[in-house]
Amino acid sequence: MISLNGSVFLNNSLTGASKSLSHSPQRRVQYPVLVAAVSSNGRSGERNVTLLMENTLKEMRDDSAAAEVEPKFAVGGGVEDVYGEDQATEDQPVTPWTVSVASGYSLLRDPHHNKGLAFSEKERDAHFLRGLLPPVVVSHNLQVKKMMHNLRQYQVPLQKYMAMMDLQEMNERLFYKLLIDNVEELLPVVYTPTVGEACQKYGSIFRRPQGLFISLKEKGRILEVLKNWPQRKIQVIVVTDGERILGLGDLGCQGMGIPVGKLSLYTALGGIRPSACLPITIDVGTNNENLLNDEFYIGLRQRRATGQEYAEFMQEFMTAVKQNYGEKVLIQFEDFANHNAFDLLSKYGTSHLVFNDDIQGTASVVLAGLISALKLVGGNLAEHTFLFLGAGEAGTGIAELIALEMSKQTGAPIEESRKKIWLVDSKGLIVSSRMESLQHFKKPWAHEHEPVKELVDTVKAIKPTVLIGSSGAGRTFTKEVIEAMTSFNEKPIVLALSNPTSQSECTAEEAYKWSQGRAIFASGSPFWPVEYNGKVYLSGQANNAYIFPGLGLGLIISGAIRVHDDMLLAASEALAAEVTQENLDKGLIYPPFTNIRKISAHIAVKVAAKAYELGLATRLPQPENLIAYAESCMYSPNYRSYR
Ligand SMILES: NC(=O)C1=CN([C@@H]2O[C@H](COP(=O)(O)OP(=O)(O)OC[C@H]3O[C@@H](n4cnc5c(N)ncnc54)[C@H](OP(=O)(O)O)[C@@H]3O)[C@@H](O)[C@H]2O)C=CC1
Ligand SMILES: CC(=O)C(=O)O
Ligand SMILES: [Mg+2]
Repeated sequence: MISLNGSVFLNNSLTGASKSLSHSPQRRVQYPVLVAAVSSNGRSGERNVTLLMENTLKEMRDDSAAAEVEPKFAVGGGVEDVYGEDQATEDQPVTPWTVSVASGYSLLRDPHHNKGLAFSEKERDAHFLRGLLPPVVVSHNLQVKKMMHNLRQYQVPLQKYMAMMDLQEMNERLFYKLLIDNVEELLPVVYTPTVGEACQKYGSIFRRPQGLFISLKEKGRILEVLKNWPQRKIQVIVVTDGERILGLGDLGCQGMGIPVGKLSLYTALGGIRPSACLPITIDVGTNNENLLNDEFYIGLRQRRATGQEYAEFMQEFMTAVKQNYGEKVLIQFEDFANHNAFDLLSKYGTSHLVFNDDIQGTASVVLAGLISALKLVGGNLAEHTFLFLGAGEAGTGIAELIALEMSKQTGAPIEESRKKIWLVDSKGLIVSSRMESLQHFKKPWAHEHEPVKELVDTVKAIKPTVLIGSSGAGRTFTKEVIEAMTSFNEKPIVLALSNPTSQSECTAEEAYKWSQGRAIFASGSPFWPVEYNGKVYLSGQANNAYIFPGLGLGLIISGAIRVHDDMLLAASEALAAEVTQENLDKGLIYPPFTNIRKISAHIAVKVAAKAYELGLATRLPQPENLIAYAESCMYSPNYRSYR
């Protein structure tokens, strides 16, 4: 290869005008000039070019052999026809060379390197940008200010979302600087609640594909599909099959908004390099009739594959991921329906570095919130009684981690700790008389009690100190429910975890109003501060976004090969430790997101330390100063200077 003006030209025996291959001394077959340029950092283009070169060489050999029989073509490059396309006949295959040079026009359209108006005068000269930009040179900060100004003009959240996605596709570092510098304001745009609406309307708003779509059409070829992704060094994959998107149900292929959103938080909140993140949607069909009948739907138009067909497809996917990216790529399962989620986690938890965000990440964030909340209400976990509305991934995941922590604190067997925790599903309180018909993940929670159907009656019967909504069913914490909680608790702890906002079990305003300002409240999607009786109440966001970026960073920096429950507990403790007295005084059981990068680094340190302690870390020796190491590994969105 030779480098010229920032371009790299493949220069081997194939380059040079009308290079000929002479496999046979008798016959000579002329081939077009093959010159391919790739961007100077050798990113996506290089592998593709190499592959194309290999394929072309193979074709040449095949053609050459064919030419022994009958020379079909005699192609030579025309004037400046470096690819030999001018003279190619219709039945003659040509290679669709892509030329991408990290300079000039292409540089402006490469989101990883583009700086827009922030290119310096020197860079404009060195990279052939003169005339392609207006003359002004602006700072990164001014670009952020302008983008925020523009975003604030949009009244409709979905418009903000689309503007953010466009920016991500146009100038990645500006996107991340914007998100990091304005995290409280922009999190609800790129994440819940707006991402929910974006997924619902994904078919209509779809402009450019993000991430990898792996559908049943690719069965048997998943490894090949993974190789089409331009980046080789992937550290985190967030994968969904779109069957349980937030509390919005089956959105099929349109669930892609979720892995894309989660991974943008991995970068912005956890400092994982964007090029190391890969969003994937597995499309095995959808059972959503509206989507199946929607002419703009972008996924497979068939009902979901299930059973063996589904399992085999996932097996091929998991095997291909490990084969392509190695043992240490983190796979986060996201928004799978519970009939697959638990099985996938237990099946791959022992062979891959996997975790389920809805089961485990949510558990960790809620436990952290409870550790903080108990500082306000007093008592330890074992002295409290917990009631969940919703006994699926989030509900049973959280319940199990609480029980685990309770047992660690008291030394009691986990079966004993579980007895302090009650769950309600769509059929009512989970009790032992229902055991036979319960899904396996509910069985540990089937305690002795008479059946109770209504939530309000359950609250009155169980008298919980903590009420947690994880049902995906909005408006289920009614006035009567909150009033019942308030009748026997001085400070009822109420967590409405369901997303997006439309599915929240109650609003912050309702929680404070119906409890006469006594509730300690947090929710999965954010609520504005509430004024009640002349006092302003701030509620925290009980969302796994506090955990997965730091957890992922900790796993990566330690080179962990498996996720262990003790890492989730460590993450909870680390997050709870970030809640200040000042936060608690305001009723906040989570720290503000403004400090999230520092918080993620601290979570990462505790997770990494646990990985070393458990013998699951492979990055040896252990760095002496883990916090300094974690921080040094974190991606910064600052522009780089181009030589
Ligand atoms: N804040 C956060 O960080 C997170 C929030 N979530 C949210 O939690 C919600 C649930 O997610 P997940 O646990 O994965 O979903 P699942 O489908 O696994 O579980 C839902 C559970 O809620 C029960 N349920 C549904 N409707 C009602 C109702 N009207 N009354 C009583 N119970 C009901 C279901 O009952 P049955 O089993 O009988 O069908 C099931 O047990 C979603 O809205 C999701 O967005 C999830 C993860 C993280
Ligand atoms: C936050 C999240 O993961 C969910 O609602 O599914
Ligand atoms: Mg989720």
